[in-house]
Amino acid sequence: MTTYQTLPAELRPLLPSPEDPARVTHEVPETHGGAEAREAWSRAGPASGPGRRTGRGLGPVSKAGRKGLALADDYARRYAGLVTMSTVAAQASSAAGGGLSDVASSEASLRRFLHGLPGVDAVGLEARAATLGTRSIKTTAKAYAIDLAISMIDLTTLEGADTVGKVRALCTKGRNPDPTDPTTPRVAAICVYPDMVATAKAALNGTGIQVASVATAFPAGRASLPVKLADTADAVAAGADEIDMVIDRGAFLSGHYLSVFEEITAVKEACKRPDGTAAHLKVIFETGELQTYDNVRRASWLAMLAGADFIKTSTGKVAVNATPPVTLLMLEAVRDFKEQTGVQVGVKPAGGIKTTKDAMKYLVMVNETLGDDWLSPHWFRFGASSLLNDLLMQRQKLTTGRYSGPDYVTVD
Ligand SMILES: O=C[C@H](O)COP(=O)(O)O
Repeated sequence: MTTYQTLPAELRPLLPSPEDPARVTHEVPETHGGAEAREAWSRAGPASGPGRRTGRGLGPVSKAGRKGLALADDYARRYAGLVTMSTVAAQASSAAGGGLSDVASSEASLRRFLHGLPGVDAVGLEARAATLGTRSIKTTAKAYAIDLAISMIDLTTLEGADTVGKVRALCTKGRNPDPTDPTTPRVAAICVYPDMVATAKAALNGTGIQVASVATAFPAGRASLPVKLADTADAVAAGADEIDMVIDRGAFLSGHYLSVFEEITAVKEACKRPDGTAAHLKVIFETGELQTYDNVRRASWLAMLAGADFIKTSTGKVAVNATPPVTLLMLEAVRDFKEQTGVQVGVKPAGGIKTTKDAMKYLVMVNETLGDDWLSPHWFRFGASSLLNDLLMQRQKLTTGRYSGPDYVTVD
């Protein structure tokens, strides 16, 4: 396994430093389900590749799920041949003229690398995502998964009508999601526009909850680079712990990959603080605008090579936001990138994730594709404005045996 010490010098900036205090956020408290629930999750064992689905682990597999598993096993075997990057990425980088550290040395070599990645088998990808979505999670595993999901939320408000009062109320909710039950975990982060960062930072002081801010002319990203960098620096100066940038989809779709690469590295630079630490960088692809799965795979590798700490699907502002197949593809990309470089990158599906059922599907995908290494708010987040409410209602149902009335959760 590649370590920081053995990683080529050019790639070291990509590796999250173990001492980085921003990496150390809060863990999921073992209050809801406790060790037994954690054990139920870990029985699934580490993911060992796209073909591994034994029906053990997260809970009983439904009848429909068992039928789907047989079909998906077949797809998965075919798909595994396409997505195992250990050799393929090496071939793509060698075709591009060198190791991974050289692929961005010119527009031509970056293009050769990205177009050398294997094409995505859309049928296989969608079948596998659908099959994983049939898993049924019960009892203690469900209680644990609900708390895990709450702890992974970037609780978001990104409206033109946002006010200081609304952001403060959201922060109060994020730090104490269920005032009737102090065992409820906190969310991972509050996500706001740059002008609300100072408000959120003050409201979250001492909680360990991160302040994430969208920047780079979110959501369209249609501004000059100096404006995007100023937007980023402004949010960082106001105290943002995390920056969610958008890529220039126009440049990407025109094949100007080096320009997108250089914009990401410039924004990463703008995330640095005077004391030498840096805000963590999430790179949003707006996958609903990228047109093909192949483009999502290329954008994933491009962003990771440029230094993304997280790759994120969507802004939540276009017609198609996070979907299970796209997220699965990105999970596979971070898995393969780690295999190639030793560098672990996080994943954040965002937009349109509203129900506990949805969240469970995503967690099953993470568990099956990446295993325990990514099952924490350090490495997986949900970008969502209303998911928390449904998780809280399901949590109370598990605790008390009945659903609470509509007054139980706040309307955000
Ligand atoms: O990044 C987060 C999204 O903007 C939230 O989208 P949502 O309101 O559909 O949950």
